[in-house]
Amino acid sequence: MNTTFTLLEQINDTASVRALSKEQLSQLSTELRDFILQSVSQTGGHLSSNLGTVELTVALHHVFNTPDDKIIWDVGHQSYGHKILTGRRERMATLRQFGGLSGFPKRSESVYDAFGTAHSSTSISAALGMAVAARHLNLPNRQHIAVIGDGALTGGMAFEAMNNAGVTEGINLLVILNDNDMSISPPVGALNRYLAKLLSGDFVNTARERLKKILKVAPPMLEFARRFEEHAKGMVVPATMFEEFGFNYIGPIDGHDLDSLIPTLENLKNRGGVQFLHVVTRKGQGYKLAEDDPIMYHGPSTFNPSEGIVASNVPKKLTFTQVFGDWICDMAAADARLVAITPAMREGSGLVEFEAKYPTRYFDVGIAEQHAATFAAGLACDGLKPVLVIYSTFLQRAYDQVIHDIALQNLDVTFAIDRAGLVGADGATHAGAYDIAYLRCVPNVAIATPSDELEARGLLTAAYQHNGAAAVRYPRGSGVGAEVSSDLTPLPFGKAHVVRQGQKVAILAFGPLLHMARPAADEVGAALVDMRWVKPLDEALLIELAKTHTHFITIEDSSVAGGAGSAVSEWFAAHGLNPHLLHLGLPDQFIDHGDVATLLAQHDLSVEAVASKVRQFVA
Ligand SMILES: Cc1ncc(C[n+]2csc(CCOP(=O)(O)OP(=O)(O)O)c2C)c(N)n1
Ligand SMILES: CC(=O)[C@@H](O)[C@H](O)COP(=O)(O)O
Ligand SMILES: [Mg+2]
Repeated sequence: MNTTFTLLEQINDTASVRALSKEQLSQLSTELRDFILQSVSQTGGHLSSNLGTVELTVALHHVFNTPDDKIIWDVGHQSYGHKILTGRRERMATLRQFGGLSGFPKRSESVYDAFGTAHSSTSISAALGMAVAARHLNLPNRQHIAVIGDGALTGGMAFEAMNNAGVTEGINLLVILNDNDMSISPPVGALNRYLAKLLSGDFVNTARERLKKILKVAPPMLEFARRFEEHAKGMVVPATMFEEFGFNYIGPIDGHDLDSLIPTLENLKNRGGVQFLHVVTRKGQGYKLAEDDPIMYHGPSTFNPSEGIVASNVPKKLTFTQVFGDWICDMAAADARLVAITPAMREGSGLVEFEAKYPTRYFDVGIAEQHAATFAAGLACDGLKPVLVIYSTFLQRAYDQVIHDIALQNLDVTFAIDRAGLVGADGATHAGAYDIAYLRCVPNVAIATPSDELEARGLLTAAYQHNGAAAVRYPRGSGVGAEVSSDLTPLPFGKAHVVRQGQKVAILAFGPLLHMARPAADEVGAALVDMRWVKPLDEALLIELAKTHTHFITIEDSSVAGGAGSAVSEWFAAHGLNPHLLHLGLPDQFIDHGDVATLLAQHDLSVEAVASKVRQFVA
């Protein structure tokens, strides 16, 4: 691996990229790729997608007049090269760390980041909005480029945007499909099959055969035929689907070949209108290990590039995700009605083993959270027991489906909500801060918040056995390391667990922050309750506690506004009770990336800070 970056170090803005010769652009690409590998190996981050978009990034900044022209990176996990070329090279060592660069485009970070992203499939909508704004503001030369992956293109929003864009006139919109035939895991669905067909060459041949047949009966189409043949020779495939949507489809072209990319982009830049460029890349390009295993290198933590990722021999605590993964396999063995759904997050959600064991009961529906929820509803209508396995942040996408399709019809769907609470390096876009608030106001939805791994298993069983919608939310990574048994005994539905009796003061903990509150409870002699359920609350226990306790403190790893503490507060008010209340949890602000413990401490969620808050409260 190269460790000198002679040319890259001279690039401080994109005007310098635009000034480079063909040879220099090629050198720049090599240096950029090496820099990304070196840098990500030291910080962790999204590696394979960034290695795959090096040439595309260089070509875009060479051809387009950024930052005036707008590049919108879908998901944005492939934007490291863009960050490096736009004045942030020296800060790459801080990537995804507390106070450092974000792992995604962020408008407040750079004028080159035209739109903040991290959740998938938003780029075409945002770019279309900007393109229409440019028309409105009479900026006819401004270009708007959405770069979207084949995975992100499976998201419904991308199609909603194309549907709108295809009939919008007088705009400059270029959609670039970065097709690497991968999502995080292998891509799924009919769209993937269609793209593969476009690339296989069969499409050109089939289209040519079809055309010959048409020509036999329709001679006036000769002119079209001539054009088609020309296009076919130049690898310009008449891609019915994108053209039917009103785009001018160009491609597929090799996304690692600057000699193809640059003239094509220059040509498209001068054309205006609504253009669709299909670019083929390889995820992990240029780093053999990532090319061979793009899943492993999708988002690695730090590693040595010459060795690659090595499995650690040090026994680690089970993560909540692993506990879930084991539970779902065991529950599936016990109940043939169980089916599992993931919106494109097999690995992160702990479903690899489930898929291997129960392939016909496993559904990866693509990056399609809304569909995933309604699909679950449909399965439940016929007596199957779907478990929708989903990150808290991505369930936000399916809110109406949860309400209208699942809860309103009182359907039996279990939500296994992973990445609840702060997630760390991915930051504000991925924080699972709101699920309690947005779910607890929906009738018919039960919500459980395990405080440790063993409890997660018991609550998953309870939620699954509950005949209705029930969610279990658990955080990224591991908890206290509670030993997990293999049985499938449910914890009692809607019942809390008193960890410690106390006097006058009661701490009601929802989720893993229970353990953070324990020293404070010991210190002031407070009762400590592992509430386990946000909904239903253990009302019998609250009634008992209210008889002898005057001060209540709630603690949760989710938004205080509308959260579990609010539920307790509402319950007291509804019962004419008025104890002293203190709510601890996430504040009413977005919390950026960083190490979770540091971020929590910053918001008074550390053992010391909680103890201090409790002391002040009861004084
Ligand atoms: C709404 C939403 N769901 C899921 C994800 C998680 N996610 C991030 S990247 C990714 C795969 C994207 O595939 P693609 O767009 O093809 O990009 P590639 O990783 O291949 O570069 C997924 C599922 C997300 N960011 N947003
Ligand atoms: C970009 C994206 O959405 C995913 O790649 C995400 O970063 C994965 O997060 P986990 O590492 O928590 O699975
Ligand atoms: Mg892809």
